[in-house]
Formats: sequence, structure tokens, C-alpha cells
Amino acid sequence: MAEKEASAARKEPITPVARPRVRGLDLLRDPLLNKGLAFTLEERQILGVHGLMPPAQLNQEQQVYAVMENFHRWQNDLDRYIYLMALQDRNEKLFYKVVSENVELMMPVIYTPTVGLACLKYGLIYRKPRGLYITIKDKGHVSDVLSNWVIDEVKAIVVTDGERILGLGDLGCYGMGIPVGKLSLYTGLAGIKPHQCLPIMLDVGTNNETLLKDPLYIGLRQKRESGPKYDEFIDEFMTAVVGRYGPSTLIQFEDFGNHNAFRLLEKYRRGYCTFNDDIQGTAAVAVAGILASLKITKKSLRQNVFLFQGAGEASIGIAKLLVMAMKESRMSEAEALGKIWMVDSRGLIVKNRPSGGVTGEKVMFAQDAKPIDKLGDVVKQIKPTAIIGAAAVPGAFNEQVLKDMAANHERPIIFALSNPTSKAECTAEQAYQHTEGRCVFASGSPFKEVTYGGKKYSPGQGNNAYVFPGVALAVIASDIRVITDEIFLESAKLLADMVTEENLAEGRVYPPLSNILEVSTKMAVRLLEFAYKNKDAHLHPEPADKEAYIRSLQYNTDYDSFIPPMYSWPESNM
Ligand SMILES: NC(=O)C1=CN([C@@H]2O[C@H](COP(=O)(O)OP(=O)(O)OC[C@H]3O[C@@H](n4cnc5c(N)ncnc54)[C@H](OP(=O)(O)O)[C@@H]3O)[C@@H](O)[C@H]2O)C=CC1
Ligand SMILES: CC(=O)C(=O)O
Ligand SMILES: [Mg+2]
Repeated sequence: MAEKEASAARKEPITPVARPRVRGLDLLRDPLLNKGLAFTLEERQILGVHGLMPPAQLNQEQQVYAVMENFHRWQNDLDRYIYLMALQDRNEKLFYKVVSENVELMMPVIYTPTVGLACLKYGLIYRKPRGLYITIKDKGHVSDVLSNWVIDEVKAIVVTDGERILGLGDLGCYGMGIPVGKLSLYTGLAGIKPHQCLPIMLDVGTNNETLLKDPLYIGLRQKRESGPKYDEFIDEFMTAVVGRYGPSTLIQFEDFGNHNAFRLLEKYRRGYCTFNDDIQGTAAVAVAGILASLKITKKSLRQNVFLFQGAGEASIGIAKLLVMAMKESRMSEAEALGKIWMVDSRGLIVKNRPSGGVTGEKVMFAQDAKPIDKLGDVVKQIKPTAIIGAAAVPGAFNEQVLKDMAANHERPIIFALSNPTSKAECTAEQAYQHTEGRCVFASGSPFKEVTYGGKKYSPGQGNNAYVFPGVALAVIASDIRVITDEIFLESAKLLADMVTEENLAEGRVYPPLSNILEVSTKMAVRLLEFAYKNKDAHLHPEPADKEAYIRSLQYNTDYDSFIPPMYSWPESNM
């Protein structure tokens, strides 16, 4: 009898039975097995933990209640972060149950903005290691360090070298908070099993003098390594990952410095299962936001002019994907490029720049125009329909910029994408206030609902968290080995399609975060269809029911039972 029919015949769900290899205190100290007071009396006896905890038994729902009581009791988000990390280290299922049931409350704590503060203070709040630390001193022995990670079934790695942590700059080894946070979202937002995820810090030193003098600093106390030695180290790391976990292992690059991010992506993107989240994930989420915005502004892509504040990983990534989207909507590349303007630390990017020209990724976006120094003057002159901030310059979208945007267009698009909140180009309140409530607003870090003129506005969170978990789930599920830009464009379109009329009426250009597990799941299902259509998937045979297949892979935050099933031998065997 098929498993499903057998289950129906029993008229009860099949409860997975866990068979732990450890007992007693060791079991309680293992966050993958520990259920705290939720162990039943029978389990306590079988597992040798009876008496090692108070006699009360709580179910998981009661435990979630207790966690939330504690969560609210703390006075600030850094304390809440420390509390939640301790919970993750103590009882993984409970941690993820709490996160997935309270995404809107938990995201600002385990992710931006609080994770930024946590990284700044990582030495102070460091309790227990999570993930793997590989240093430049381990060069030549990276495989050995990787082999110390005892879990064999790793499917995804988020790696950083800590050089550009959010908009906070070089935080060296303190940057480990980012891979840890991103992978918590792999599970919390997409249901990827936590033991399949591995956060890695490649510690090559730091150029942050404050950290080098910080008595609590937990990283290598040396200047950042660069040049051939750095490149050889990264090469060794990539090879070691494939050697240990195979060519299908997803490697997400996160918060590398600009000078390394683009070239490492270019170097590895065809030979490894890798992507750069700051370039490609961000591109998808921003393009999705723009596509959804068009339903509010009632303009086509062609009718827009985009101005970027910043021309780094995020901005260039978004601009390139935007060009792809415009080409799909039958614009020529030249026409598309003509719609995109960028301002970097030296002003408007133009072809004949007096101050040293334009290089690298910026070249394709250099306009044939006169140089302008200030963002405000650029806004006045080119009258963009959309301004997108990703330069970590807080307040760059000042009152005048916002007022000019509102004067030039009925529904201006304002995306303040820099993280954390302290680096945002403007607040949600400023955006609505200075555009008389007419702007379409999104921000990289969350802002609370704003009331302006008696009306409530719900700002959307334009953060790559809407994209990387779903993409990762699809990549892992269908064994995609090369992650193309087409996959990110498809993710952007799928995400934009998931914004409902009701969301748009509230001014939201992203689906509510409370629904994000479903959003990531649906995205993964549709990316699977896309991957098979484009022959990007290596898993064969192709799953017939892709949704059922994806859901079958997802993490279940409900506790497993430790009670072995009772059965008797058939008579004939006696
Ligand atoms: N919402 C989201 O999902 C994401 C948000 N981000 C955020 O975006 C920000 C930037 O990240 P990223 O692009 O990776 O960083 P980069 O370092 O790659 O780029 C920063 C860019 O900002 C420019 N810049 C610096 N100062 C100014 C200034 N005064 N005026 C105009 N431009 C300036 C730099 O100019 P120059 O080139 O001349 O040095 C550079 O082009 C960060 O805050 C990050 O947290 C990043 C990824 C995702
Ligand atoms: C969100 C993100 O990836 C960043 O700010 O770097
Ligand atoms: Mg990032």
C-alpha cells in the first residue's frame, strides 16, 4: 500500500520518530534534539533525562507563549537578539516555530536593523560559536578546517569576509552575524532545513582601526589581506567546498567589498553554484518593487526615468536587471540605458568626467551629459520618476529632493534601500510627508506604518530577503548548478505578481512579510518549472507535482516524537 493510503487507513498523521544517538544531559545540550519541558514522561524515561528538568510538561504552543512573554519583557532589540540567539542554540525547533509564526516581529531583530547593531557589538555579545571560521592563516589547510564541520548534509553556505557589512563598512570577523542571520531566514522564510545550512566567515583581517584596538575583537588582529594571496585563499575555499559537499552546494556571497564582489561573481558564476546576494538578490527585489509600482503609477517601464544614489553592488545589480526587464518589454538596450542615471561619491556618472573618468561596472551607465555634483541638482535637471538609494548616505533624500520628486510626478517612486535603518536615505514618514502622501515608498530596513493626513500608509520592505530564500530553495530542490540572471529576473516577475490589489491599495509593493513562507514556497515552485523549462535543473526525473515535492523538503517546526513505534512479529516468525 502506498504510504499515503496507509496513513489514511490509520486515520492519523504519521509522526516522525527521531532516534537520537545521545541520551541524558548530552541530549538536552543538543539544540537539534532538545525539546525542553515538552518531553513527555515516557520520552524522559526512554532518553534518560527524567529528573534532569522540572516535572511540568509544556506543549510547544505553551513554549511559544513563554518565549513571546520573554521577548516582550526585554527593553531593547539587542537584548532580544541575544535572547533569540540563545534560544536557537538551545532548542532549534522552538526558535524556528517562533520566527515563522511571528515573522513581522522577529525579522527586525534577527535581521536588519538589529543584526547590524549585533555585528558592531559581536565581541561583546559573543556566547557560543555558530558556523565556521576560516582564516587566511589556514591557507593551505582550508579542507581540514571544513572537515571539522561534522554535518555531512550541507546544501547551502552563506559566506562573507566582513568587508562591507550592510552600510556599516569593514567589520572584519564581527561580520559573522550576517551569514548567521541570512541562514536563519533560509529556514524561517523558506523552510530550508537548518542542518543543511552553514554560515562561514573568511577572516582575512580588517582595516577597521577601531576593531583592531578593540579588546573584545574576536577576529585576526591584522590588516586585511588582498592581492594574489587573497585570491588563492578564496579559490582554495571554493574548491574545498566542492570537495567536501559536492558541486551542487549553493555558495551565497554576502557583504564582500565592492572591489571583490563583482570580480569574484564573474570568476565563479559559471563554474560553481553561486550568486552574490547584494548584486543579484537585491536586483531581483528592487526590480520586483518597480514592476509592482507601475501598477500604482499607471506607467509603463518605458515611461520611467530611474536615478540611483550610489553605483555599487546594489545599484549596478538593480540597474543591470532593470535593463534586462526593459529589453523584455521590447526596448532596445540603448533606449533602456538612456533611462538609467547614477550618482556616485563623485556626482553624476557621465562620460567625460573631469575627476578621473569612469571605470569598471559603471562604464555602461555613464551618460552623455554634463557633470553635476549634487543629487538634488540631478533631480531638478533630469526629473526622474524613481529614485533608488543604495549608498548608505543617511538623509540623502532630503526634504527638497522629496518635494521636487513630488512636484515633478503625481506618484513618484522613492526606494531608500540602504541598511540598517540609520543609513536609510530617508524615513518612511519623511517620504510620505514631503510628497503629500503620493509617493510609492519602500525601504531596505523596516519602517512602521505611517499616518499622514488621516490616512494610513504601510511601507514595504525592499530587501533581498524576499528573494534569496526562495531562490535558494529552488536551487537546492532541483539541483540547479549555475544560477543565471534569468533566474533572478524570473524571481522579480514572480514576486511582483504576488502583490495583490489589496496590497497595492495600501501602497505596498511587496506582499506582507507575515505571508513570506508561502511567498518563498510559491516562488521556489515556479522557479522549478522555469529551471526545467530552461534545462538548468539537474535533478531527474523531474518531479511531477512540484509543489508537493517542494513542501516535502521543507523543515517542520513541530517536534518529532522520540517514542519508538510498538509492533509485534507475525506469528509465523515466532
Ligand atoms: N535593501 C537591500 O536588500 C540591500 C541594501 N543594500 C544596502 O545598500 C548600501 C550600499 O551597498 P552596496 O551597493 O553593496 O555598497 P558599495 O560599496 O558597493 O557601493 C556604495 C556606493 O555608494 C556610493 N557613494 C558613497 N558615498 C556617496 C555619496 N556621498 N553620494 C553618492 N554616492 C555615494 C559609492 O560611490 P563610489 O563608487 O564613488 O565609491 C558606491 O558607488 C548599503 O547600505 C547596503 O546595506 C545592499 C544590498 C541589499
Ligand atoms: C540586505 C543586504 O544584503 C545588505 O544590506 O547588505
Ligand atoms: Mg548583504
